Amino acid sequence: MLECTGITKRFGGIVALGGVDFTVREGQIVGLVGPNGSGKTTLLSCIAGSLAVTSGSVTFAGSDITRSKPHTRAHAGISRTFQIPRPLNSFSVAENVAIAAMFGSEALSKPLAMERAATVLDRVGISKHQSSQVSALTLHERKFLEIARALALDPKLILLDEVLGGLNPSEAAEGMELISSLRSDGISVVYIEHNVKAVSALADYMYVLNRGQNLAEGTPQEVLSNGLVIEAYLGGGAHA
Ligand SMILES: Nc1ncnc2c1ncn2[C@@H]1O[C@H](COP(=O)(O)OP(=O)(O)OP(=O)(O)O)[C@@H](O)[C@H]1O
Repeated sequence: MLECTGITKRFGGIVALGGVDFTVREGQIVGLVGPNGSGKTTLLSCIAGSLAVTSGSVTFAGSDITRSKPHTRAHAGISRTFQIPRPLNSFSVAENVAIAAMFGSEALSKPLAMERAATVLDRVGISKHQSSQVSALTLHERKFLEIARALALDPKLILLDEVLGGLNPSEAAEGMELISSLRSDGISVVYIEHNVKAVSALADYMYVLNRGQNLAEGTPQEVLSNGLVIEAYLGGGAHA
């Protein structure tokens, strides 16, 4: 479904990504982990199109999208969340989701977009807040609103950037169940998360980045038992 080959991204003298390869197959949850600053969000942005790659290629559903604008990629079926949710505070929760639906591939009219919003908010479990202002939401609800906005685009591939960060264990468990249900609905998922345990519990396949390079990939079991990963990501004391 998605194939990134030799992705390099430089910011001036900083090489955030130095030739990264990354593949997602249809219906997979792919975990993307790595230490702070290893390039995870940069890779997500190169896939979503909000950052242009310095070199390398991105292919989605058989088409080369390396130079496509973010909205073209969204229309093709790629949607994303942001690590720090930035909802539109002057609109209600439902309107925030409806606006995403109006700008998605189907370009829904406002009444249809509001219907889509109601369905999606129900799906993520925050429908009781549809008429609320965003400022009334807790962190947990804001994170789920972020997922709802991405789902409103009816994506084939959803890119989740630390959507469970800062949640308590029961909220995170609810989030994991939601992410797992996306796969059951045939949506492919790229899931960035600091909590390796959470990723490995959900992912079909995992990639580990370190300093902008591929460090390891494989099933969660393979990755978690990889000595390089233990050393670089979990720290040398992880054996103990
Ligand atoms: N817009 C930018 N301008 C300059 N440097 C940047 C920019 N965005 C990212 N970087 C640098 O690129 C590298 C990779 O950053 P990135 O945010 O992709 O890492 P990350 O793995 O997502 O980190 P974290 O887990 O902390 O979110 C870092 O050295 C970061 O400082």
